[in-house]
Amino acid sequence: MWTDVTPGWLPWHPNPSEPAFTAPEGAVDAHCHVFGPAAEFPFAPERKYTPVDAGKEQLFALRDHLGLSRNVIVQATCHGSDNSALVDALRASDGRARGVASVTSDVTRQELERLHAAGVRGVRFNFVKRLVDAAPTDALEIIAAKIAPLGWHVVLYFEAPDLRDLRDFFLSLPVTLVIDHMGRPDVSADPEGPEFSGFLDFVARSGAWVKVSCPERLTRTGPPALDGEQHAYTDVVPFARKVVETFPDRVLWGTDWPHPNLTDHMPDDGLLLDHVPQIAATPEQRRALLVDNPMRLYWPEE
Ligand SMILES: O=C(O)/C=C(\C=C(/O)C(=O)O)C(=O)O
Repeated sequence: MWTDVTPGWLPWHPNPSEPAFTAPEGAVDAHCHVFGPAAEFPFAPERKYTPVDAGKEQLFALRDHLGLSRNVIVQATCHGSDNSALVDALRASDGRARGVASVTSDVTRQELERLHAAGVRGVRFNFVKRLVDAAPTDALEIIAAKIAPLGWHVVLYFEAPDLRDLRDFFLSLPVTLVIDHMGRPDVSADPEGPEFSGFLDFVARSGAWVKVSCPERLTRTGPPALDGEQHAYTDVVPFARKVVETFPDRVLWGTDWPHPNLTDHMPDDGLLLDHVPQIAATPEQRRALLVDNPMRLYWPEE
């Protein structure tokens, strides 16, 4: 439904490059989405943006193109708490996808069990103000209490300046925490400075997992340019590398396909995968990041 798409919205890259980096066998794209198609899975009335369609077929084709094996599909705010498109993709994945849903505090045990049977293993709490109107913390506490018996975790999406006010609430949640995109640090700051050190301290205290994803959202130096053997996003590298080296067994990586709300450039997903060796310098770090960690969190039974 192109006529409804948010003005300025960039469609996902139609022809991602062949990655130069070969991911280890069994690698997982641990942060991606499906959008619609709107004709089958309408977007939520309360959404703050309208994306282009980006369905399961395209997601799975990208998975195969990048040489990955599995996906963790995260409910995006454009679908609100209607997880129908997510569940449809999980059911079509032949067990190769797990999900992170969005639910409201009145969600029933029966609905949670239906989502679990489809492959959902967590819920997302989004605090990014341009995406959602903040949910009251008591509602989120109710959701966390409801999902804990299922062994689910909570994926947190917040902006770095908000961590100070959210930290104690996060520490009070009775579930495992997973942080999207390193908590969106200001990469123009010093990676050894107080802001990012405070984030790392929170990760240590909470035992949270961290997605070292979305350099294209965080970079201040703009779109990648081939620079010899090194792709750009170099201003993000010190931050991501610090997280990988500090918490090697609790980091995850994902493409964030189809890359919602990017307006100045659309990343080439092949180059995003090529970014991984910049942030995970050893084969052991890359295997943990791409295979062992996501398998332990999302497919512990295997
Ligand atoms: O896809 C992401 O993880 C980032 C964004 C969007 C969402 O997470 C969403 O709409 O649920 C963003 O920063 O706009």
